[in-house]
Amino acid sequence: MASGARNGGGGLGSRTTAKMDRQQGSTATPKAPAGKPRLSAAGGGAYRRTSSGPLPAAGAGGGRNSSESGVSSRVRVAVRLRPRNAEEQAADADFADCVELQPELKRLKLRKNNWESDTFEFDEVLTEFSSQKRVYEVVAKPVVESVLEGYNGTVMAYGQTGTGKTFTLGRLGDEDTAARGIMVRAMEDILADITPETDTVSLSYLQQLYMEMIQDLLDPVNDNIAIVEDPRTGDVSLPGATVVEVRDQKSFMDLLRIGEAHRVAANTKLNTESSRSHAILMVNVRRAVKGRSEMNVSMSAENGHSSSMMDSLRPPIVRKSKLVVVDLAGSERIDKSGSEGHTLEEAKSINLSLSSLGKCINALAESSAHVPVRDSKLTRLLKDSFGGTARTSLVVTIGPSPRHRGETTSTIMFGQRAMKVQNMVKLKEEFDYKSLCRRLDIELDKLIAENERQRKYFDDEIERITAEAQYRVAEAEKECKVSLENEKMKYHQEYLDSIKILEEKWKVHQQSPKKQIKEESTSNGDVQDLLQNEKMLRQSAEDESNDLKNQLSHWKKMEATATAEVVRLRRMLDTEASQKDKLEEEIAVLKSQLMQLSLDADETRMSLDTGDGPGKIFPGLDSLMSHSRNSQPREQSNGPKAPVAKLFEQVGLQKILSLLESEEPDVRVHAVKVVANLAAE
Ligand SMILES: Nc1ncnc2c1ncn2[C@@H]1O[C@H](COP(=O)(O)OP(=O)(O)OP(=O)(O)O)[C@@H](O)[C@H]1O
Repeated sequence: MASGARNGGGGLGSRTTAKMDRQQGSTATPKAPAGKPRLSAAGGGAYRRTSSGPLPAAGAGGGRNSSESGVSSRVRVAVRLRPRNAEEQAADADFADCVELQPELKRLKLRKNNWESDTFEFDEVLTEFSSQKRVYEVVAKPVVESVLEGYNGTVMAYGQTGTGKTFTLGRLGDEDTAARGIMVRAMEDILADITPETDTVSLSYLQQLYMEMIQDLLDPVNDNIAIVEDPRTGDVSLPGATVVEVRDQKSFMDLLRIGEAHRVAANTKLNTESSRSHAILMVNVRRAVKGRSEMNVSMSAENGHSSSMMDSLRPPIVRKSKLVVVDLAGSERIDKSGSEGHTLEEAKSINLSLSSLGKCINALAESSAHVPVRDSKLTRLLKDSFGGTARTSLVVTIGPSPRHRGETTSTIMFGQRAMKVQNMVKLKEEFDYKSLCRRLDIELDKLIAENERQRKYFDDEIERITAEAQYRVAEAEKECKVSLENEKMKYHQEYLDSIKILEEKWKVHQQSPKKQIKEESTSNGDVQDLLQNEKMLRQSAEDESNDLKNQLSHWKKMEATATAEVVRLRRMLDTEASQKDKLEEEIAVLKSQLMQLSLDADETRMSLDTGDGPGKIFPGLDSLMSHSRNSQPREQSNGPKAPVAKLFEQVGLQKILSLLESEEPDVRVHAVKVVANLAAE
């Protein structure tokens, strides 16, 4: 609640909001969703839409609107008359109603007596025959449509107890859908209009109880919820209240039922049938703005970034709006309601918040400099609804009985004053950094997954290439080995063949002089040629032979080296074997010594048991012990025992024997050494 149009409609004080407050174009034409005709109340301008045309481009500075002001929108007030109830029909049978309605003129006549009456004009006059549907359409529907467009909205019922506030707002219409109240119908319209994939609707349901306590109707244990005011934006919130996301009408109806049950329970506890509390339903609507907003365009242009880069970093835009439906407690005077004791205190407390609401509305209606918003929690909660940025619709409910003329008059006057309050409705858009963050998180996850997938692919590829290379190297080695072997065989065979040829040639050569003498007579020239030929053959045979001899000597050298290595290794093996034999012999000797020692020890123990003393029974040990004593002359006879004796006592013979038989050669050698040392001691 704020000081109306004078302070720009931004509620109390100026608003330095980071939100994207948008001024409605004053010349804009009303916008209605395709296929959904928007309602405009007939005559008098009641509920005439003033806004929601295309939005002007955002000003510089990160999308903040340069204008903080909104469009002036007066609080709309309808009056609704309840039909006579059974009691009134009996008691007031002889009297006329205290009011006369002229709905077509939107006028109400309040009879002073049979001759005189005062006439009041309202934005809408709803007779006792008005249907719930009509009441919703003239009182709440324009506000709901406004909320769906991104403006805050308030629908409130004010009136004396029993005049039909809850009937108007909160009827569930379980038995008869025609009886559904404003809350149910508003939620039906909201859920029908939103896009479930991008938009969310959530609600809180509260009541303000005795002593200014705010109770959560969805979790009644939580009965002292604090009101928090954003110092920057002036926005009021109830962070302690349960907020439930609503996806369908059924879940909403269930929540309303729960809330109603808790409200009735609280009122019953206060020993009253009427509502002693103000019930407040808060519906938060969060809608994604589709298409490319001018805010983003200006942002990318200012920063000079390419549009593709900006696209991925561009935060989506959301419109956040709130519909507040308030079912006020009965406004009757304390003296008339007959309250006493505890109920009186409670009534005073409730009246305090109602009277402070009245004072605020008076101040706003009279454009007073001070609006006492902080006087009660109710007025703090409704700060935005009167003189703030919300589109507000008030229905004042009255009864026909002349016996309640006073209350009816004060209700009518309250409505008249409220009609003078001007709000400055403003559209609120925000960059949806949360959803950008979520989007970037998803993007990041995708990139990480892709990166991991690629890394795994590369690792697998490297592994595959390595295995393939290893296989190829092994194959090449194998092939090389085979071809080397073949070459060797071939050369060896060639060597053998050459030797053979040479031998044959040699034989031929040995026989050739006799042949030559025989043939000398036939041709001297042939002989010369043959000789020359023979010489060349011999030379080449000699060369080949030398070559093969070299090869042979090379192979022999290699064979000799290998043989020498084998001999050396054999020698080492022999040395190792002889050392092993020696050690085994030593072990055998030591084993037998140990056996002897253990026998001696047993005997000594037996003799000690029989009192013969170690010297008699176990001379071996005795000698060892005496040897031990001799080697350590400084040790006293009653000092520490000799190591051998200690060994028997501490380690035990079986353990030493098991160590000597260990499979580990090192353990065996150590055991032997230890025993040998001990034996030496
Ligand atoms: N327009 C109407 N048509 C028929 N019955 C009505 C109408 N308005 C109220 N009633 C009936 O009058 C009774 C009182 O109504 P309701 O409880 O809504 O009053 P209220 O103003 O909310 O009272 P309170 O302040 O005590 O909560 C109910 O039985 C309700 O059904």
